[in-house]
Amino acid sequence: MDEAENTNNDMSSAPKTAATIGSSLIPVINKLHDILASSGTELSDISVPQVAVVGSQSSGKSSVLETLVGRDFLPRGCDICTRRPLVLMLENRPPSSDDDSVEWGEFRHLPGRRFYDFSQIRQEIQAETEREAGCNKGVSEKQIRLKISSPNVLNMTIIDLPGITKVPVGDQPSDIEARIRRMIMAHINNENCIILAVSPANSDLATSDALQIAKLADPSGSRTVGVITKLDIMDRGTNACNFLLGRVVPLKLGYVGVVNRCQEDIYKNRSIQEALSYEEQFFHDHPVYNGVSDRCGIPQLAKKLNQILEQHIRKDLSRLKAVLNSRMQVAMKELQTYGDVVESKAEQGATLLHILRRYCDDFSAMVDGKSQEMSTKELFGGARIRYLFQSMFVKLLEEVDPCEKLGDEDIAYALRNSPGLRNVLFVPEVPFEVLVRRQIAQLSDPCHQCLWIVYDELIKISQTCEATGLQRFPSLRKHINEVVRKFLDAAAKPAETMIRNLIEMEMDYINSSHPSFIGGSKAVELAVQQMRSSKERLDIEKVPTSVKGQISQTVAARSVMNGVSNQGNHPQSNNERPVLAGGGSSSTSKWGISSIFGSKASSRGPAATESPEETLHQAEHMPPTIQLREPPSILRPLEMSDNEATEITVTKLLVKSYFDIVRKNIQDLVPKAIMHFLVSHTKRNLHNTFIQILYRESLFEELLQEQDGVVAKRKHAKELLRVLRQAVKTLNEVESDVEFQHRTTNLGVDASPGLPKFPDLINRKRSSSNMPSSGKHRARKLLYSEEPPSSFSSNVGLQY
Ligand SMILES: Nc1nc2c(ncn2[C@@H]2O[C@H](COP(=O)(O)OP(=O)(O)OP(=O)(O)O)[C@@H](O)[C@H]2O)c(=O)[nH]1
Repeated sequence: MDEAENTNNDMSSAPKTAATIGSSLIPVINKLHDILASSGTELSDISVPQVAVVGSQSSGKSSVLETLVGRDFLPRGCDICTRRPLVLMLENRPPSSDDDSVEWGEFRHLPGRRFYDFSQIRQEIQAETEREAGCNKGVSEKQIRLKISSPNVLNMTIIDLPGITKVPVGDQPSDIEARIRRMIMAHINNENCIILAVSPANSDLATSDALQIAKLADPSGSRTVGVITKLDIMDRGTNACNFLLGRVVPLKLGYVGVVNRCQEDIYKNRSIQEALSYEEQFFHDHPVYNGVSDRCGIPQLAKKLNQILEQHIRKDLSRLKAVLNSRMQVAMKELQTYGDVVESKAEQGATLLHILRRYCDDFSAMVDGKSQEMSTKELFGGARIRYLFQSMFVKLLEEVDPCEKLGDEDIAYALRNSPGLRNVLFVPEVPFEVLVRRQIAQLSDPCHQCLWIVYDELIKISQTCEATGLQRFPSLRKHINEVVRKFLDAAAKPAETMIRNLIEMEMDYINSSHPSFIGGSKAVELAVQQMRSSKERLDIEKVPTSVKGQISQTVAARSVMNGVSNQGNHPQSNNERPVLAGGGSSSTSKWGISSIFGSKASSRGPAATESPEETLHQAEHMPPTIQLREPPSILRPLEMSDNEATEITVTKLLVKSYFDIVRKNIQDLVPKAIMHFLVSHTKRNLHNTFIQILYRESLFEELLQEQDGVVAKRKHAKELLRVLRQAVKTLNEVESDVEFQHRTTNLGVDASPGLPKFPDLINRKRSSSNMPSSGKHRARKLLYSEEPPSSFSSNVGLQY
């Protein structure tokens, strides 16, 4: 049995299910890596199973990777070589008659260019490293992505990370160690990352940087594989057997010892094939390692890694699928907001009509409380208007004092002025009407304020309306806003007129026959009763007679109106005697008012305006002839008789009763007017107005001018969605494949495509017969239902 066959047997001894599944799963995960990477940083947070190689500088990481690939293509040396993370996607391409011997690499930053010469791949890695990290040993965390397609590699994705270093050299910053450690941790902290911890056997393994940093990210050691390099140059008399057996630093996934090419081999261009043969011989000849051959050599490492990775992927599949599906939903929603590209006039017209219709529907839905966007945190849309009507407007009117700004004195003068020259025999109607009109007029302001607040609310609602796609047409949004404002301005006018009319109607005709109106006789009866009872109360309290009259009048009037009179506005109090504007004096006589209660009302005529003292003094200096002096320019008789006080009370009762009727009418009719002329009118007619003003072919171009950046965002969202769809499809295919494998395994059919021929690395002997063809063909057919992976680009379906 030759070496190749020997190793082939090793491979086929791997558990069948794992090998079967892994060989189809890993390319899919590789494909997924590529798909997600093609979206830039957008999907970089979706973690996909991968392997990362960590270790101190020059520990042999790149050498291990190279041997796994079987080709020289990585910068290697005693100095720092790996200065940027290198994501290496190894893809086993099944050999075919025409190109089975061809292997190539392809960089993500050079899409479509295949590198058949692997020394050129090394040069490109060096050049690309220098482009980002400079020429003098600097490091950068920006990845280089390289795909190797070959019939001779195992499927897996491995990331080669810069080695841990202690002392800064060249252009390296002083905190180089911390930086590199951070970069490594960023990769290996991911639970989906298998850590390949590479430690050189010629230094103290117990203090290995690789094992130490791996332990930080994976304390249980459940996803760390230990690799011990340079077993060939250990101190004579020592060996790494205890490490390989996990007796020093235990790792659940175990260790593999390897022997790579030394620097001299590299200088002498010793091939990897030769190196693998040498390694094979080394372990075979070594008395200690011979007993642990399953833990020695690159082929064992490749097999181990492949199996671990595929098991890991299997466990992670459902989570990954769920993440991709939810991201796809988000991307679809985002794409929807950008809408479709509209170019022809017909499409533009249809889009415009659709947006205007949706806008009006949204507007109505917000007013009617049927909006999908309804807030659960605060009152919104129509509910705000209802709150305004019911809890603010109606309540405000309810609180209006019917005798607001209507003091006893105001009423008294109204009563005194209203008969003019005549004497009054009955309860004066004219002053009541004058006063009640004055009070009704005060309702006008809150009614108009209510209208304008509703107007503002409608503007707010209109601004909240974001019909699908509207946000990408700023010009249309602007025009819609203008039309809405003009529409509401126009609608507010008849509403305003209606409110004015309502108030004027109430003022123009005082319906004293209204069934709810208290009426004159009832008011008089009530007033007399109240006056009497308040007088009695004052007598009991033995209030000094001198003030009793005045107090009783005022108190009576006040008690009837529940304190409505505004005494504070009137300077006349017990201590303040009459104000004699124009230099007149006070008078105790009544002036000009009589009523059915007032039979004793003074008939003396206008009160003398001088004080008694002044009158006496003047009498002493009486002019020789009798002379009627001119009255002062302002006459204000001040004393209030009992009758007057009663009349004031009666008038207040009448005003209050009638004002209550008007208030109810206004509370009811003003919201109705606002609803009719403004709110409902908008709901009914805004759409027609939009059509009349905006739906014009000549305006299409301008209105549907897309916002800057929307075109780019749509393109980006489309690409993202395409990538996600592809990723989900890929995973669906995996599921079918796993199911297929499961079914065929249960039926006892060997559907295994088998593990790729890694051992072929040793003698580069390629034979497609090593791939169980029928099962492989079936599985592949399922996996690549559209097209076999004949090339890197078509395989991953990327559009570079
Ligand atoms: N003798 C011997 N030399 C080895 C072995 N593995 C690696 N080397 C040598 O060690 C040096 C460093 O190897 P690299 O593979 O470049 O190490 P690295 O860890 O990738 O280095 P950086 O990427 O710079 O951190 C090279 O000269 C290799 O030839 C081994 O198993 N035996």
